[in-house]
Amino acid sequence: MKSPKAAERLLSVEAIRRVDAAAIAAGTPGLTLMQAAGAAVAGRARALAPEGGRVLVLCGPGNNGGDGFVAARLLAEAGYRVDLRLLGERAALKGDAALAAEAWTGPVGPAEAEIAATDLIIDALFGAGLCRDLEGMARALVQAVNCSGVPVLAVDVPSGIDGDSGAVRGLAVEATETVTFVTLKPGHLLQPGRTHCGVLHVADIGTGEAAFAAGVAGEARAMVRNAPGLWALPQLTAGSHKYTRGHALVLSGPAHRTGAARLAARGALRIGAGLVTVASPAAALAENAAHLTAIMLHRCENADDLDDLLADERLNALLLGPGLGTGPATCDLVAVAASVGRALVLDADALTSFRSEVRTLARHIRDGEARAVLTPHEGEFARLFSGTEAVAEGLSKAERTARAAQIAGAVVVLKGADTVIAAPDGRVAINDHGTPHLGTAGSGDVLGGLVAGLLAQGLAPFEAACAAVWLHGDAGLRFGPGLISEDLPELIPAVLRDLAGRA
Ligand SMILES: NC(=O)C1=CN([C@@H]2O[C@H](COP(=O)(O)OP(=O)(O)OC[C@H]3O[C@@H](n4cnc5c(N)ncnc54)[C@H](O)[C@@H]3O)[C@@H](O)[C@H]2O)[C@@H](O)CC1
Ligand SMILES: [K+]
Repeated sequence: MKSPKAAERLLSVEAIRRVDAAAIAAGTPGLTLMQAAGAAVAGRARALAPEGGRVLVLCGPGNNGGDGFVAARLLAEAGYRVDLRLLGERAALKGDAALAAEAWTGPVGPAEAEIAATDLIIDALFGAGLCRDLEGMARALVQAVNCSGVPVLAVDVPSGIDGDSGAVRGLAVEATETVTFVTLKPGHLLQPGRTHCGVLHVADIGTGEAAFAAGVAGEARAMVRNAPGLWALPQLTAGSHKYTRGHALVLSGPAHRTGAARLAARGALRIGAGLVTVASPAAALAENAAHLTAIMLHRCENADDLDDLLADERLNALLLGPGLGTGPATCDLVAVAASVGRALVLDADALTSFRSEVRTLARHIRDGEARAVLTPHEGEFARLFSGTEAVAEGLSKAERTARAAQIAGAVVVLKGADTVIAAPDGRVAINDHGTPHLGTAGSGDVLGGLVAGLLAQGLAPFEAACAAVWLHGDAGLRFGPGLISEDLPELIPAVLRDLAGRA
């Protein structure tokens, strides 16, 4: 894995505080950081509001409000008509925020005043210091902002969004754009935070590399934003041939439950596996054969048949789950698949069959030294990890996935609008490269096939999972409305071509 650039590394609210504190300790005054933060906000405001236009700046009682005072001053100096309102008493402002307020020479209006016609609202109410749900005046103000129909530029995070979890604390600003500082926080990418942020911008406020390192030190998880820089796709050489590109095996369900396996198999083939085999009970072979050409077929009735099939060591990546049905027979298939030390993707029924029995599944994975990737959606996740600390109340999605990966001893891909990929060693990637159009029957089956296809080509489980999620998201983004899962494998060549062009 390439080491992620600073902009791709996500830091918790606490870690960003350490960055700021380290920069200040190293000699950069807090007010200088605040000036840089306010200048970045003013810069974006000038891009959003017409020159000389009207800007309403809503300042809160802490340093987020301080950034707002700086932005207000810079915009006024640049000829904008600025209306500044403060939530709380001016006399109660402290530290850098008080200094920033002193430098503002214009009037300070009360927060409760009605929002009049304006070109842009700057939301500088609450940032990293949000510590409880919005109530009373703060809540009413956010409600008024959201009902105003005016574009909103949020400072650091939209007020009301928890920077670590992306959760809404009571009510939150729905921003058009958000300018944050140093690097993104998990709450910028996790839902519903991601949607509330609008377009994201990260501004360097001069904290420097040493302070960044101080922030990184002490983080329990190495969190990153999922992006092509995190993984490298398999490269062909002149000597590559189908046997060097891996052989993925997808287990199919019985007759009339075979479509999911075929979608997965097409995904595995399109992403570049040299060979793909679909194995199914005899009664389903004709159904599969009617729809598949380049993909090979094999009979597999039960765990013994699978064991025989896996004597062929060229089958190096296995996908089990879609359409298989839940119950002991599926558990037996998973036990055999996990016992042969291959790469393994478990999805859908393969996960639900281990409902509340994730420790048993983890033992299979550990004893068989399987390099496993589990791809649950929220429902499958809740069933599989029921009774464990991965489903404890109040955890962020990133934390739940990280804990699940440790429990399972496998990479866990917790799917959704903000898919989180976590490895047992503490690495976590959050994906925001996707579209709601991917929420369609069979979409997850294709994703499982993409993971299996990349594993077959030798990618490590975490990288294969991150790459598959991003490529799947990219395919969905380029198709948009009307997408059905059959389209996804067909879009992969264009996704790969464009990605190669970007490198
Ligand atoms: N030196 C630094 O640490 C820097 C901080 N910066 C800014 O400072 C912000 C963090 O500042 P603070 O730690 O002062 O925190 P905030 O300004 O986010 O908010 C803290 C204040 O809001 C109140 N508050 C919290 N939740 C509330 C709720 N639900 N209802 C009503 N009041 C509530 C708190 O009691 C406190 O007075 C960052 O988000 C960023 O915008 C930037 O200026 C860059 C430098
Ligand atoms: K804010």
